[in-house]
Amino acid sequence: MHIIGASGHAKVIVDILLELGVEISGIWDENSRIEALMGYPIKGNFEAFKKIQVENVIIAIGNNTIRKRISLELAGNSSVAIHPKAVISRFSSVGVGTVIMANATVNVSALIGKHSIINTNSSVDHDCILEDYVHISPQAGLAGNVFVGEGTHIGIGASVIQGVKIGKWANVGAGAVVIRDVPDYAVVVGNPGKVIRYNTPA
Ligand SMILES: CC(=O)SCCNC(=O)CCNC(=O)[C@H](O)C(C)(C)COP(=O)(O)OP(=O)(O)OC[C@H]1O[C@@H](n2cnc3c(N)ncnc32)[C@H](O)[C@@H]1OP(=O)(O)O
Repeated sequence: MHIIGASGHAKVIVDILLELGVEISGIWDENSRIEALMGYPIKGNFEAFKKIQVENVIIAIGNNTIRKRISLELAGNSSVAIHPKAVISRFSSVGVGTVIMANATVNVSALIGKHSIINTNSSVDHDCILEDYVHISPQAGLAGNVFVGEGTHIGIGASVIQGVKIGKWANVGAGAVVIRDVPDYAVVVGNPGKVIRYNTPA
């Protein structure tokens, strides 16, 4: 497996892959000052990566916008990485390129899009729909039937009650409690969650 990105997030993904017994074939990063990650030498930047033929790759970049951009430029097959201690319902679906960390739960009939991050100890309950490039941070909880639009980041420890629709490229702040729908690009914090500003569309 090849990994794009050599950040802390990439370390978590290397750890998952090693738990799964997957061989790490190469790690690639734009920052030429990073020489190695967890003992694996960095093989080059993204342009160098695009010149080689690879079967399987995971984009290990936490920033949702950058992860999307790189995924659209990739020719190889993007793989899924799911920690063996995550609980994933057989009646759910997980899109290509998505990573799911330890102790996360994805419950029945949940649909997770492509290139998303379901982080440590987070919970995505029944019938949730998550579009592509979403990040559900550690300890965040989505109740049943929540919709999360493309590129949205749900912050660490946030809670979203059942049936809420969160728009695209929004941010739900750490520890927020979301009880009403959230518009596209909104940044929501607090309990109850309130919009404090809007992100600029990319
Ligand atoms: C494994 C991992 O590490 S995964 C990564 C997990 N990381 C996260 O979950 C980070 C989530 N990010 C946040 O909570 C951020 O604070 C954001 C995105 C909500 C806002 O970030 P910014 O736009 O930079 O806001 P900024 O720091 O300027 O704060 C703006 C105001 O909102 C308040 N605020 C910011 N975040 C929060 C929050 N989570 N809850 C309550 N209030 C908040 C600030 O106190 C500030 O208030 P003030 O204007 O009265 O002083």
